[in-house]
Amino acid sequence: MKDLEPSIDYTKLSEFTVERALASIFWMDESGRLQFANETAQVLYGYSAKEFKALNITDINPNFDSKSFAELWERSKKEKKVRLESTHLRKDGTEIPVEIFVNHLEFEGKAYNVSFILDITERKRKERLLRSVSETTSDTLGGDFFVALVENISRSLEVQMTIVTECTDSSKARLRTLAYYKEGRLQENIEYDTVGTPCQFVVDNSDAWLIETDVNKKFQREDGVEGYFGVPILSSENDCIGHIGIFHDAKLMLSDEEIEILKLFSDRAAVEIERKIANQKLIEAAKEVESLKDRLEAENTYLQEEIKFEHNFQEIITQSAKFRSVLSSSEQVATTDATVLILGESGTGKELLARAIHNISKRSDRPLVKVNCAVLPANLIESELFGHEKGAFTGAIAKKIGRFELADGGTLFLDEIGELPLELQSKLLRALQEGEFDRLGSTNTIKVDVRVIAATNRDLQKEVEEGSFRADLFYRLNVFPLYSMPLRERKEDIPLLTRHFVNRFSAKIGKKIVSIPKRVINSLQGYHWPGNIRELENVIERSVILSSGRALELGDWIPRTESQTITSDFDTLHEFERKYIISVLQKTAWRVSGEKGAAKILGMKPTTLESRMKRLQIKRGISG
Ligand SMILES: Nc1ncnc2c1ncn2[C@@H]1O[C@H](COP(=O)(O)OP(=O)(O)OP(=O)(O)O)[C@@H](O)[C@H]1O
Repeated sequence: MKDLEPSIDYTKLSEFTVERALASIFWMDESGRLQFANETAQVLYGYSAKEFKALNITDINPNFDSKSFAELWERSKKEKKVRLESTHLRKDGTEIPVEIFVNHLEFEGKAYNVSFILDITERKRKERLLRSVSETTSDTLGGDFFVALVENISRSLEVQMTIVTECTDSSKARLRTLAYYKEGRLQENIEYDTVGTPCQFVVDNSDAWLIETDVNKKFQREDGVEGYFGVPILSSENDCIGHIGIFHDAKLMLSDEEIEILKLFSDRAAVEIERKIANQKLIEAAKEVESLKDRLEAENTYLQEEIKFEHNFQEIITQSAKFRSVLSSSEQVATTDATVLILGESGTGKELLARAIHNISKRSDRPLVKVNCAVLPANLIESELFGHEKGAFTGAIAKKIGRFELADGGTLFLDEIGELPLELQSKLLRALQEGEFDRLGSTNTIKVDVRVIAATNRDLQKEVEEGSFRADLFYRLNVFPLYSMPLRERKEDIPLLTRHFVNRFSAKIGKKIVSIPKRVINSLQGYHWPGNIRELENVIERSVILSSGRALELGDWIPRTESQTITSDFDTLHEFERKYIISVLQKTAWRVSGEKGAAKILGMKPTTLESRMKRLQIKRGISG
């Protein structure tokens, strides 16, 4: 070789090559004592040339003892060349994974083992990373996959923190961790805004980003972070749906191969996130089906109740100019979502009016749900209105959907609102104002879109003054008051209504009544009708039953004289109602229930009549 370039000092060149070779080079004798270590070794292990000379190979290779070194000596003597992988110790005690090529040589009559040692830290890390890819991706799914992912990346790259995230919405401004591993431990998941973090670039640009150093200088929020790597997670439509973020408190060096491996991880994470989203959608759909089923069942039972207990829905019959103007106001308000309060005495057709408003409103294809606040015992009204969860109170053996929820999209008719207990009035107010409420025994707020029509035969204004009705609820209900006039203020309707009821009842019981004599109409118009249209309806039903011919006969039921003391003034309403009930009870010899009972005449359930008698302090034998 010297012949090739005479000007070069080949002895020096060989020496230089040995000292600066890529590999660390050790010469050791049969006892394992280091005779020589090149400069590369001095840099890698941190010992000086002199310090090396005082060492035995077993000092830097803790896996070796004199016996195992003797075996290697023999083997290398025989085979001349041996390759092995091991872990060596630096002077500071840190470990270096190494690949060693051992050459057995004789020099100036003495035998040596010459080791060429390569630092394979990078290679080992990549191998670990690759192994973890296959382990993580082969047998974990869903949440376990994300956990295994962050744990494996952190361990194999020996980085401080790894997260895998998903975007909380399409704006991509906020990320939620699906798994979060920091300082050797899995952490609680968090949500954070991307602004001021390197993740923002990754998610916004759907691009990987490696920042080897100075992350904390570029991003003030990333205190203590030196190196960062982020890789986007892309959906099957190539939309960024999250990212994998690696944060390190020292310089972060990643080879191209490692970056490629991390991208593989992100592809797998995309599949998992999409699977998770699909699962959530399935669960939501199942819940929706469940709640629709509940609702249908509830609506069905409700409808059956309605069919059993409620009256027919007939047209409102009137020719009274005054009442027509009430109807035209009703038509105007029907098209809006405004709360309507219908005022008027019992039996004047308040419910009929409420139904008519609902029927011509844009909500008519959804149900009109009725709650009679006077019929239900106070302790049941709340659960009736708002529903309850299973076990909410003793006796709540199953979940119940409240009438408010049932009326979602439709109209809720709150009859006899004046009877609503004070403690429930505030809950009703919240439901009216916010459109939301909680089922009894649940903290989940339910939002509904319900139009409320309330009705009362009480003077609510007066009850507000007396403190038995909340003023705020009254003003909330009284947005659009309608006055359902008593029959005595529209006597011109009596002939029409009589004809209407005669037709209805004669068809029902199979009689042919073709005429209504003038004297019958006169006597009907001469009466003051304290029970209003319901009373007229009942009188006509009885008359149709009693009539033996083709003309309507009244029998002797209608009182000949009209009480002059009764007025429609709301201030005397209680008194008026009281007197009326007493007069009917006197007529039925104080019989409340049965065909001949007062309840039937008054068009009430016997229990309702009894509770009203109690409220009005009506006792047997009392006179009006
Ligand atoms: N204008 C009308 N035309 C035909 N029928 C009517 C009319 N007004 C009321 N009725 C009938 O009179 C009866 C009583 O009416 P409704 O129940 O609507 O009265 P209400 O004011 O709601 O009574 P309450 O206050 O006791 O609940 C019902 O059978 C109803 O169909």
